[in-house]
Amino acid sequence: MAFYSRVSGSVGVITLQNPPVNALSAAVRQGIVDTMHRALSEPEVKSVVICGQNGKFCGGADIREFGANMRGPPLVPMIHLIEAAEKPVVAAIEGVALGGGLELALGCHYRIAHSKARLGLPEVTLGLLPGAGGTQRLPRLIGVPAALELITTGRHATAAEALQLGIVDEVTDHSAVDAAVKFAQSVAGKSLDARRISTYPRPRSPDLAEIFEKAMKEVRRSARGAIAPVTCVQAVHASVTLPYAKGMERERELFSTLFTSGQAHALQYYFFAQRAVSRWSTPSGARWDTSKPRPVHKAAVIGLGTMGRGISVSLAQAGLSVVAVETQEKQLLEAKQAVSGMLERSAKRRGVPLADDKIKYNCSVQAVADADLVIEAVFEDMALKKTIFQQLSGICKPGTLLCTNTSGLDIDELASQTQSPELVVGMHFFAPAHVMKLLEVVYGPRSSPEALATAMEMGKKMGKVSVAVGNCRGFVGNRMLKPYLEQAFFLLEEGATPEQVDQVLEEFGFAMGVFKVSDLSGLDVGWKVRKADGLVVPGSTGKSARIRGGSRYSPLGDLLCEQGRFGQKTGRGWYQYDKPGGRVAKPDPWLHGFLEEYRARHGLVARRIDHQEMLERCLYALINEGFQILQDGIAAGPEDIDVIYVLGYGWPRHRGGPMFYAGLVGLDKVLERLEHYHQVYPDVLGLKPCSLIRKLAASSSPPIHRWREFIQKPRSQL
Ligand SMILES: CCCCCCCC(=O)CC(=O)SCCNC(=O)CCNC(=O)[C@H](O)C(C)(C)COP(=O)(O)OP(=O)(O)OC[C@H]1O[C@@H](n2cnc3c(N)ncnc32)[C@H](O)[C@@H]1OP(=O)(O)O
Ligand SMILES: NC(=O)C1=CN([C@@H]2O[C@H](COP(=O)(O)OP(=O)(O)OC[C@H]3O[C@@H](n4cnc5c(N)ncnc54)[C@H](O)[C@@H]3O)[C@@H](O)[C@H]2O)C=CC1
Repeated sequence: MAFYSRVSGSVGVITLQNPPVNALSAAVRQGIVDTMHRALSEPEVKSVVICGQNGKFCGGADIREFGANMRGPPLVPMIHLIEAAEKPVVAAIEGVALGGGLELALGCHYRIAHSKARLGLPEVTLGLLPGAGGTQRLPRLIGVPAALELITTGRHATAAEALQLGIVDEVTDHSAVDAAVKFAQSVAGKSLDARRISTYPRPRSPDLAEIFEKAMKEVRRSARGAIAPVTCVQAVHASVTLPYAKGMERERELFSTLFTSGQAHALQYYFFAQRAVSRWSTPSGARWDTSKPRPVHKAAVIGLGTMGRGISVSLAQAGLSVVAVETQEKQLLEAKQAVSGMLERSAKRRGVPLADDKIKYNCSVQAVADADLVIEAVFEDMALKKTIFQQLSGICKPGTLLCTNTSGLDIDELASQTQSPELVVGMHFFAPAHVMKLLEVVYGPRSSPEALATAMEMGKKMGKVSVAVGNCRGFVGNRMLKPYLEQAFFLLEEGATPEQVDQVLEEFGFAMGVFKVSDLSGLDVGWKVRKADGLVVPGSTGKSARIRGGSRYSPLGDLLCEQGRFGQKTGRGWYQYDKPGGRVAKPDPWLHGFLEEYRARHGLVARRIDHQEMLERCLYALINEGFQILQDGIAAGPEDIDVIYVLGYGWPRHRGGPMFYAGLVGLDKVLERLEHYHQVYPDVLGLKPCSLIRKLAASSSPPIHRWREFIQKPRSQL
């Protein structure tokens, strides 16, 4: 809806009303058209202000309408109606002017923004382009380079930047609506000839060809296969080669191609998925809206290695007092320096005050006694973690939440070391912890809803996307990684090289292939876990070397570790690097020879494995585990898994996440391929299709939002 009022006798004020962000739904568009006609027809009205209810101008087109038949007046003619008006129209921008919201403002003759407002054309992040004139008006208003940058990244600009770029005419610290009304009165009756952006000449400059070439190169490099950024460049290009009306036709054409693409569907699904995960629920019925988080003012971190340092930074930046504990004096000093540096760089980058004084360092675990929440981040060693949880249980004040950053150990086993197991949850951060947006919050069978709610809330305070997951080996992310990695190893045994497997995965859109990631995070990490699980049998030969518990096993990773090849940190892993700590991966002839020798030793005959097989085996094994996780009730829905994979594991966002991707490929097709590979490799358990995918495929593959109906309620977890 849009609400019409008259202010000071001569200013017609149109207020968009569609909470929470005044998105341009059919009703809002209709409301704008109706109220514009009214304002134009009232002789007393000399100028018009358009604003949004509740301090938000407009969050853009209503994304929820995209899947349905579009009704109501279209956006483009609506904006033309505003621009063509003979009375000045002023946009009063408070909160946000995004996407169609900014395009609406660009159709107005003047724009006044509040100093805290954010403006942008984020359509590219939804797999689209600004399809209501944004690609034609913005370059005419602010020039090609700035327009290209905003449109291809989708980033939000501050009001100050928008003023500097010339997107807005005035910025105010007070009410933008009041300022706009005043402004509208001052421009009433003035000529609007120079205010209609669509009539501005095409942007011209001798270096335009070069600018577009550079922009195209840059988007192709960073898009990882996403089509929208490339199409955005093409649409902006039309603004310099075509007159406005023709440019609009081109924009429409390009928009239509994107609108129906799988990538746009994936990105829009992901937009809502990332918001849906905050409305968590558990199999026993605990829910986000009935569980109250506890207040947390003081937090503590135990163990200041790679993870503890980043976690301390995140907590301090969220405004908490932090006690950081490391028992080794030397480690403590090193950590202190490293954390100060991280805080300094981060404060500079984000333009926020330095939070250094928030952290107090200590050598003794006793220092955490009055913390409201403790996060343990010591080595991944169950015995050590158990001892620490026993200590914490004795030291901490009653009611303190005890959390662990374990990558996959049993939360319940840790909880059982304490007097209050209901206060124990996992807070699984991702490295680097102060940068990565994902937090898996792991509830054990005895964690209380309140403890879970508190950890979820803490994640949000730290700027993370928190996803609640159940307790099992590896939780969601690392559990799914196991069969994926396993397939990658098997492919090497059968004839592939790390470069080939990585290339296939990178072409799919992963930021890095599986072997490059393994080199980056350190091969020794998985090796230690496998050793603790009794899977590593040094010197084993013959058939038994490649079988564990009746299932196929590849010792390749273990063999590399035995040679001291831990990846980047040692300068050698699946690739070679120019020095320990080097970052540029180069193929390693030694590794190729080692693989040949390994195959010969085990009687494996190398074959040429095609692209499709490599991709299917890696991805479908991972997806199959995802279905098993849903079936086990470890993740509440496919959205949770998809958000974890996009934010934590570099899954390309424009493919929605592994579960969405499975739906896009077709569940029957994924099932058929899993069946095929399982037939070929009956000793690989990860390829045996799980019953949930069978059930869904047998029920005509329902859309992803209906999958939950097919999941049997597992036993109570909380
Ligand atoms: C043939 C058709 C031709 C059409 C041509 C049109 C071409 C276009 O130009 C197309 C567009 O405009 S596409 C839309 C562009 N706008 C955006 O991407 C902004 C999306 N929203 C945001 O960034 C944040 O919500 C925002 C920054 C606004 C607010 O952030 P917050 O953190 O305060 O709040 P959230 O939790 O993100 O959001 C609150 C609730 O609002 C829902 N929502 C947000 N933006 C929406 C939007 N544009 N449409 C529909 N729903 C939207 C959001 O989902 C959330 O609701 P729940 O999911 O229920 O929690
Ligand atoms: N490194 C990674 O990428 C990720 C690691 N994790 C998990 O986070 C935890 C920590 O891992 P990292 O930071 O990589 O290990 P790290 O080896 O870098 O650091 C562990 C730190 O704990 C300290 N420490 C050991 N015993 C202690 C005690 N009793 N009291 C106080 N400090 C003690 C050590 O001196 C060391 O500084 C592990 O459980 C790991 O599985 C989770 C996500 C990602």
